[in-house]
Amino acid sequence: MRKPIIAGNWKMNNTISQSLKLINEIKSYNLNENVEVVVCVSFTSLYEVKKELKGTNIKLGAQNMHWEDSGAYTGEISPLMLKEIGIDYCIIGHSERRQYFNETDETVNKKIKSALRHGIKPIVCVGETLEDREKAKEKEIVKEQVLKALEGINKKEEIENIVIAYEPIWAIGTGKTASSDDANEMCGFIRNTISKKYGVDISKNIRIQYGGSVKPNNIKELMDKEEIDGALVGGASLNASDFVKLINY
Ligand SMILES: O=C[C@H](O)COP(=O)(O)O
Repeated sequence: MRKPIIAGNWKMNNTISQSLKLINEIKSYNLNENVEVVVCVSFTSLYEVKKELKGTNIKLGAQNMHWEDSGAYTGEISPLMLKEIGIDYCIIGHSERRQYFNETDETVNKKIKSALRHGIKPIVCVGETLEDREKAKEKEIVKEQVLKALEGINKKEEIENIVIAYEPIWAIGTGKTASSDDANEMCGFIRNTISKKYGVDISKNIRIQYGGSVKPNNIKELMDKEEIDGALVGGASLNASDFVKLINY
């Protein structure tokens, strides 16, 4: 039985004081205990938000990390730095990082391996562009991203700590959501790809989220789908009442 996971990706929003305000608002609600809740906040807010999460079941995530433990990588954040703060998750390979910061399948793979080595659970983002979909290439693209992301990762206990987020790029921040059937079909296709590589048992345990304009009015339809185990949420995670509606869908 896969526990649903709803993760808020705050992206480059919220100063420390704004982050504290938002997390305290979220904490003031009763949250569905059957859902794993994660907030992926900016690097500068991680430490303070972690303190606020003490005594709650809400997990903390970063939005990116470097793969090396330390070194001459000016401006980068290492897994050791994140681990010491006590993060549980790290988003890896978000399309905005692939698009604006030259993230490649190769660096995504290095980051996932590094995260797993440090006991950080990666939320690995994959998804096609509108052009890919118009050319009916979405499955080919997503399959390649998934297989390259997982290259060289073979331990069952490691693979099962990975969460995959299917985020069609054309649905991010646009108000356009993939239909729940299309999202379900792609999540099923990803599970099938994992099944072919690692076997049915592992594929049944790995959690696959959908992301892209998830809102209170479409969450239930998405979560009711068999292959969709949660959501990676941008915009709607910046408003406590909306985010809680997603958790309590
Ligand atoms: O990481 C989250 C996704 O990019 C979705 O963002 P959105 O919910 O604002 O479309």
